[in-house]
Amino acid sequence: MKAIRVDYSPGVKGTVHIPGAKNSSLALLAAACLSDEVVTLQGIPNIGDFRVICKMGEEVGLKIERDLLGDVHIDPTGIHSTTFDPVKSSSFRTAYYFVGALLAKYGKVSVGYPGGDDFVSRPMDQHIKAFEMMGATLTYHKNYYVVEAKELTGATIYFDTITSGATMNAMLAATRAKGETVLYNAARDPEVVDTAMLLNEMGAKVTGAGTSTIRITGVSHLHGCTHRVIPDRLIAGSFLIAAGVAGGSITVKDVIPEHLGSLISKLKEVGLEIELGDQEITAYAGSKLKASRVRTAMYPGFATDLQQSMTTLLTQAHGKSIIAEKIFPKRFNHVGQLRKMGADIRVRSGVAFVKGKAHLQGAMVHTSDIRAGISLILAGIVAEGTTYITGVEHIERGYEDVVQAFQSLGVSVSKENINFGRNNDVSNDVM
Ligand SMILES: CC(=O)N[C@H]1[C@@H](OP(=O)(O)OP(=O)(O)OC[C@H]2O[C@@H](n3ccc(=O)[nH]c3=O)[C@H](O)[C@@H]2O)O[C@H](CO)[C@@H](O)[C@@H]1O
Ligand SMILES: C=C(OP(=O)(O)O)C(=O)O
Repeated sequence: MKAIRVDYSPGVKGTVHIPGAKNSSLALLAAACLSDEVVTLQGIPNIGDFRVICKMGEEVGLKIERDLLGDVHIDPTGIHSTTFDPVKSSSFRTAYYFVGALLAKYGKVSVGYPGGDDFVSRPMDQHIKAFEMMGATLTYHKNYYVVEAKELTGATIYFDTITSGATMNAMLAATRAKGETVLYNAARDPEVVDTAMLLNEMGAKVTGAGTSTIRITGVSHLHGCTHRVIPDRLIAGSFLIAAGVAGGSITVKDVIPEHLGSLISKLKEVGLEIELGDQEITAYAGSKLKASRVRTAMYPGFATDLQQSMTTLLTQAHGKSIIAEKIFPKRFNHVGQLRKMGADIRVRSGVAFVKGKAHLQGAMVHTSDIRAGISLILAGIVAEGTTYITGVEHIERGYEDVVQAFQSLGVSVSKENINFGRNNDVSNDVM
């Protein structure tokens, strides 16, 4: 079984170059299919989700090729089918963006139900509402659903809740729909803005992205372009938090500091020193971490995707911290594992109560999602002894080479094949 091994190695120092954002890339790859010509995307990370999209695309005539410079060329002109393999399309979250992107052009898309990280409840009712308001009908089968529309027409859509996924999906569907679409209560995430920018570079007419009202006037033709994906604010954020957990300093380079405003302010409250550059941020650990209150919210609030690493940080703060998870109230997969390592955390009704400072001890732990996995690596750095984290494939959905990145900061970390003995003792081979 694949595992990440982390040995006690506090005191990190170094620089990490931040790759393109996973959550933007997944939308941009689908958005490129709206074009009638080849689109080039720069900075797309070589993560698990990208590799699945390439395989899924290949089966329907969508050509996705990475050149020697790392640029990804998407050629949608050969698409001969819009029936995606349900197994592949269910192995990650955002296959539904291919519905938004292909519906107006092809009139029918069949795809597996959304997979991705499991937080118990991740509804897609707002996606469905948007498609239906634009004139689509949906039919549900055991392992896949089909969305059909003879003609997609613009609509005025009030989202019942702020959702980045449904905002982007509705934007994609509206781009080639007939007439004007207005999205109210839209998400303001940088990934929404990035997607709107690509669409406009392809010839779409989208205004207001980054605010809560987005207007899209449908067009009938879109052309090729070259676009660079924004940096991954969530990867950058977890490395800044790592400096606080492990002690020392970490610089994240090639970032957009404004995208990390709420985290930066929280890290300062907790006692870290933060230095801002033009496209870089350095976090220095303070002498003592202070307990804090965190409440996750949609952008520009504190990101739910940084809650897990923040939980690890707060196990190392002195006093009682409170973390309220407002976006996915059951997103606490990491807590049971941190408790195994000695953390004192109780969860009640979407709120984690963290008592610090905990003396963490290495353990055999498991991650079932990307961000929980990172929070466990951080815990492993300051835990006495050795920590093994299984469920590596979940981390690899969102990180290109997490082991190398932490090694470059001086962390003792490696990827190993581990085998359990009869008495649960572990033997291992470095991979
Ligand atoms: C691939 C991707 O970009 N994933 C991110 C995206 O997920 P995802 O796009 O799935 O998350 P959303 O922004 O849609 O979810 C925000 C909130 O809206 C709710 N909701 C969402 C859709 C819907 O149809 N109905 C509904 O009620 C959700 O339950 C949640 O409470 O944003 C999340 C919130 O920032 C992040 O944690 C994920 O990393
Ligand atoms: C939840 C996440 O991913 P996904 O939405 O792709 O499951 C994430 O990136 O933290």
